[in-house]
Amino acid sequence: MATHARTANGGKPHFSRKRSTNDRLQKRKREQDEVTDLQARVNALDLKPTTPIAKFADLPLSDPSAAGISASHFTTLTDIQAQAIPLALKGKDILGAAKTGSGKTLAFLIPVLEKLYRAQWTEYDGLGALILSPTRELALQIFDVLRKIGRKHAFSAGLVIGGKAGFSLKEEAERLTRMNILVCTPGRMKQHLEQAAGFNADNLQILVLDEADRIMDMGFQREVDQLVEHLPKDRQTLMFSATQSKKVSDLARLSLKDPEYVSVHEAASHATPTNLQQHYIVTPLHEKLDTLYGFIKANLKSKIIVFLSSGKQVRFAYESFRHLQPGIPLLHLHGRQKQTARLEITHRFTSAKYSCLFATDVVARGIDFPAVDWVIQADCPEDVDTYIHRVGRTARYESNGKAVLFLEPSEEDGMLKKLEAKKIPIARVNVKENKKKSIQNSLQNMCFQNPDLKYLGQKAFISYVRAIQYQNDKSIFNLKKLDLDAFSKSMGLPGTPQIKFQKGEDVKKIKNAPRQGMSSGSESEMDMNGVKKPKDKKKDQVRTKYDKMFERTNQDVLSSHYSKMVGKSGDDDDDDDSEDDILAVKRRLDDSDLDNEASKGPTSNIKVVEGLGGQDPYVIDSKRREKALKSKKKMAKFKGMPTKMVFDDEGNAHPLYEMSTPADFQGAGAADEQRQVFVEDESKKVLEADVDDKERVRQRKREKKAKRKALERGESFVNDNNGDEDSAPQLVSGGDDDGDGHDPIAFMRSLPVAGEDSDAEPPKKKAKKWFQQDDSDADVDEQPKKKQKSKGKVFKMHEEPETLEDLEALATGLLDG
Ligand SMILES: Nc1ncnc2c1ncn2[C@@H]1O[C@H](COP(=O)(O)OP(=O)(O)OP(=O)(O)O)[C@@H](O)[C@H]1O
Repeated sequence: MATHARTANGGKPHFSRKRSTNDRLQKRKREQDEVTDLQARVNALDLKPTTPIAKFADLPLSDPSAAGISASHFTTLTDIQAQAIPLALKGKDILGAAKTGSGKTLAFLIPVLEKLYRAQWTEYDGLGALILSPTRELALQIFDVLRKIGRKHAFSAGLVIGGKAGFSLKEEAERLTRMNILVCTPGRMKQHLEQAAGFNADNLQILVLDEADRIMDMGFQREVDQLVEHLPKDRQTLMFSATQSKKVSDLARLSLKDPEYVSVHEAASHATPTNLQQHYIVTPLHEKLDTLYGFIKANLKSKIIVFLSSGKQVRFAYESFRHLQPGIPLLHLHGRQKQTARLEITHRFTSAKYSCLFATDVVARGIDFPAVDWVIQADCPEDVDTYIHRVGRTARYESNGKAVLFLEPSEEDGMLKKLEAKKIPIARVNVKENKKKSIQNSLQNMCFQNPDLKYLGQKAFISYVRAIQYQNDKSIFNLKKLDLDAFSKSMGLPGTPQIKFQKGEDVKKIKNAPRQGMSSGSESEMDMNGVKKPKDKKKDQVRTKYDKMFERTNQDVLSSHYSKMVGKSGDDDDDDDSEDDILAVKRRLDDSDLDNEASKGPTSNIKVVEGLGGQDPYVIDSKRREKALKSKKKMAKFKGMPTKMVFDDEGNAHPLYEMSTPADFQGAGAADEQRQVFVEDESKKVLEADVDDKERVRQRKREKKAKRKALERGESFVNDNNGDEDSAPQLVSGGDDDGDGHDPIAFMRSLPVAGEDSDAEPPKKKAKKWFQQDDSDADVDEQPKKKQKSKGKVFKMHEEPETLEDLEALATGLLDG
């Protein structure tokens, strides 16, 4: 697990100087006096001043904090800082709500540092402050701000965000015991408090929840509740968000004492920053990608974030647009990427001048990317809060920004009403006709040539449909109103993926399920990473051949997508959408069912046909395999080699040649005599069979001759004299099915049989060529004339092909002629 634990002083060692005891006592006294004085100034703070405090220098702050803030070039307080910091310094619990980009981070970090400073916190006091963030990226960002403004303090601080590489839980825990301030995601922190002996939070002074509404929602409920159990009740608690609620249940869960509600929204006329221009475009679902591509092409010299509803949508848009090379660096970010990749991408987008980042809501909250020009919501957000957080990635602090929301016609009315109710000023714009660009054909080509992309598209389609189906707000989202076939086509998919919805599921439960369990792979879950997955029962079981078969993948970049299409991968890179519980592509259902059902034994729905002839059993796990049962050819391999049997008088089957016992053999006489008898018997049988064969051949010849004559006379000929239907053709003149004078089946049967005419008239001399051009002397042949046309030339077939060479010659003649 990648874990980062650093100290707020930049990891510099503290050099202990030799001082006299007197010096030390004097220093301690001085510090004590400073703290007493600081506390007095804090106590004297007027919480309802006539003019709010404007500058950091006017706040009762410790020297190290003041120095760190000044060195970070912060001088003037923002509204939320001016209102929240004095209250927090006085030890109040706070519920803080302020617009995105309004400086909430400092509003809680400064009180954290001051609280510990005034408590004269040392490394021996253990964990004094815990700051929770819903995402790793946000935790990292908070940690960086803490390092900046806390640089003059001597506290140790750590970042606990889990990840895949790096320290084990144990190594991490050892380091954490020495930390005074921790910034972390809830899941990983809970794990430490539960599993790491020696690490405790009994002395915790202050708890902070950034994006508190998100941390307190169903997705993190369990982790937060369990974590809070490990924390002392007499602590200070600060909760901040741009979309804060006063939910009493949340306050009770966190044991907040008479919290102060600090909201700068209530005074504002809008819930979003005033320097943000907000627009929406109505674009049918099947034109969404075209509109998006057109938009990106028209804004190449910009920094853009495109929000999509799932990791698969992000991957598909990113991969397909990358192939189209719009002319701007493309990046993508979602919760299923490895920690290092996520941080690298975040860093690249932060430092980019022009770039387009496709992202899920993993970066919707709190992330402070500098100088973002546009926020595009290509998929409608699930609610207005998400809208507010997404658009908040631009127009931060005092900078300007623009946001565009794509609305499907069916979503327009519902969403606009909701936005209006929350005081969001948004205006409609239309895409210029000349800017419209269809990429459907290109996508179709790409999906055709690249199956990985096609599978990704199918998964993206499914995750989109699923997202719409399980949206809570039915006044906005209505699956029935969407033209899914057109949407699938617009993605370049060869057909519309079929989706099965399971009835009777508790939609709300399903929707939140992935977030609740750390294992289920939701976007949010990935954000608070590092929590151990519940033990996978299947891993403890013996893996069957079929398990292994479905685990096999190729090594392509996107092979994981394919494996997800056909079965469960079960690995960490599983889908954030976790749609398995709810719906599945039909193909997938079959295969993954096999995976599950195979282990269930006799009650399983999977049918197994025991192999014959020692072959492996044939498992009927899909319609295709069931159909194959009807094919003799496909089943032939399960039958093994045939053995000829003979039946005795009692009707018992015996092999054709049976080994007699030594006693029987000896009793039958001398070996030479026995062989002699055997040879004579067999020769007699051969002679008898020969007479029969000859008679049959003669009979056939007679019939053939009669047939030929009948044909010459133009009569129909029906063989009715020996009942051996296979031995002679049944030709009925005029009964042609293929339009060239011959019933195809009869024609095939009339091919000469080798040796058949051995004692009949010698065959006519074969023509040297199978075909000749129409203008040469026509061969007279009693066979019905067959005309073959090829490339404008007419050929006459003199005789029917007998051998492979003949057939080849026929083919060559046709092609070359
Ligand atoms: N007092 C200040 N003076 C100047 N810049 C500030 C001040 N406070 C914060 N900022 C800057 O404003 C930007 C936004 O701050 P911050 O990330 O804390 O916003 P936020 O309210 O937490 O936003 P969000 O709701 O999106 O999380 C940051 O770049 C930060 O450096």
